[in-house]
Amino acid sequence: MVNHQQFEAAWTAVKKRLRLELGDNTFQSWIRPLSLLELRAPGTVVLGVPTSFMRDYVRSHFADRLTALWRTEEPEVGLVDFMVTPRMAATAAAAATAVPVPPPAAANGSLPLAARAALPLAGAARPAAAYAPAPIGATAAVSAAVSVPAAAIREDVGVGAPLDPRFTFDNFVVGKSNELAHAAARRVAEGEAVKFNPLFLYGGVGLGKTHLMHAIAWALREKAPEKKVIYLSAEKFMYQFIRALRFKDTMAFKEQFRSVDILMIDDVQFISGKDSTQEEFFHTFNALVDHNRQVIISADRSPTDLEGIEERIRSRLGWGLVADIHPTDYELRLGILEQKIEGLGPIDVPRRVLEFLAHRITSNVRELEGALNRVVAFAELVGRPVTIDMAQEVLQDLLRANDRRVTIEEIQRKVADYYGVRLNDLLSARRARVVARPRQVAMYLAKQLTSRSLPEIGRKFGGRDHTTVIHAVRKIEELCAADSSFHDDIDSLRRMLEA
Ligand SMILES: Nc1ncnc2c1ncn2[C@@H]1O[C@H](COP(=O)(O)OP(=O)(O)OP(=O)(O)O)[C@@H](O)[C@H]1O
Repeated sequence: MVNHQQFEAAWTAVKKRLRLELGDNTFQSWIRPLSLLELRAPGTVVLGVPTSFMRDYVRSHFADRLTALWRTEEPEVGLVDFMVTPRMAATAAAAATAVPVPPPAAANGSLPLAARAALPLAGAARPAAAYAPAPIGATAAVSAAVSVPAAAIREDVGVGAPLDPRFTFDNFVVGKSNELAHAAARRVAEGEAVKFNPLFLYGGVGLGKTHLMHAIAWALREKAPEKKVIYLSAEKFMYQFIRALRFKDTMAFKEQFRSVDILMIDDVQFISGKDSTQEEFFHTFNALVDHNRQVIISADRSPTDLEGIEERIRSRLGWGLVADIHPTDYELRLGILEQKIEGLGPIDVPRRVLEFLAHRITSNVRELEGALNRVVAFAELVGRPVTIDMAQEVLQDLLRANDRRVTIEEIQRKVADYYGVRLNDLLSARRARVVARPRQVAMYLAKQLTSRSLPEIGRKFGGRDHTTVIHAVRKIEELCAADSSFHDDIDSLRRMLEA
């Protein structure tokens, strides 16, 4: 077990590495406000974050890297978790009030966190002073009427979430996989008549959905500053709705959303299963569309594949333009690396290293960008030139993870081989136990080893329903728990697939 001093020293080392990898702006905005809280058994480091928005952002963007770096320092660390700490929120809030924020058009680098937290999206033409956390519409009444700690109010101030100044159209590289989504986003950003409503952008993790939404917002601020634009995550929408319910202030909540010209909700899959939030979301959505206001939604899957969201909502979400962002191809990855390298200072990264990265880091753009940052940070830190060998050494974990991506088709083939059944039978409607059990195993492994959704997996198994996949997953879990030799079979299949 590490002692307190070691623990603090490890945290300092982790931060130092991250500062080099992420650059000063990103570090100041997202990592510096974190505080070390505790090492909880078994091996979980708990970090304090000032706001829940920040917790969500840091968790989705930096948690993997934080965990990996912690592990390098303290091998017993298996997980990094985050906890919102009100004391820090109060500090962040105080800072937010104090820091004047420059007009967004002038923002080239990242804004300090406190300033960003204070940046409401609506009304770009306001004077600078108005960028202090001024509540939109009736939110002021909410704040005055209820007695909650200042920090809690502050976090809610401004319905929208802050925008990342790096996420503009200028910084977005267009390729085959994202050209439709990009063209649609550009069209919406013209701010003229609403052509398709909603615009539904979907695609896998880290492929640029948030980037495009922020780019629309930045562009609109310049072209149509009179328009009221709100961007926020579905989680934040949910949080605000629940808060309004708790404080019996749903009228104000409705008002602030229904008076916008353009509403963007990111990662809408997160409202799945939350019935009352879904209902409110649906009403807000309908009210805006009926009044010809533009709604833009993003999700990690298509409207029809949104599990846990009511059918009427799913179908309504698909009424406008549904634009998917496909996984990147080699050319696009190379183009993105070339564009990102421009912002990384004077360090020389030979083209063949960029080509190597574009070939090998295929999972998503966020990882690709992270890989480039790591290589450059390492080169700067140890004063070595950037070479393919060095990139291989620095990115061992990432390269291994990218090599290990398993497809559903591979799983089906391997499972069919293992149990000696024909692939066609595995995908057929046959219910005989000799085929049905291997089919369930393959569905289970598909759920475990790929990022495919349940409906997608169902479709790959002869067009079955997602409930069949859920049933298969549960069945295999039960069998694994009850029968150790069955468990060993599944384990060896998993190892073969991951090898
Ligand atoms: N075409 C692109 N050109 C330049 N940068 C890109 C492109 N696509 C993605 N990125 C970058 O990749 C990173 C991840 O993108 P983003 O956060 O928009 O992904 P996302 O699809 O919203 O992911 P998530 O599902 O996790 O929310 C960002 O830094 C973004 O700038």
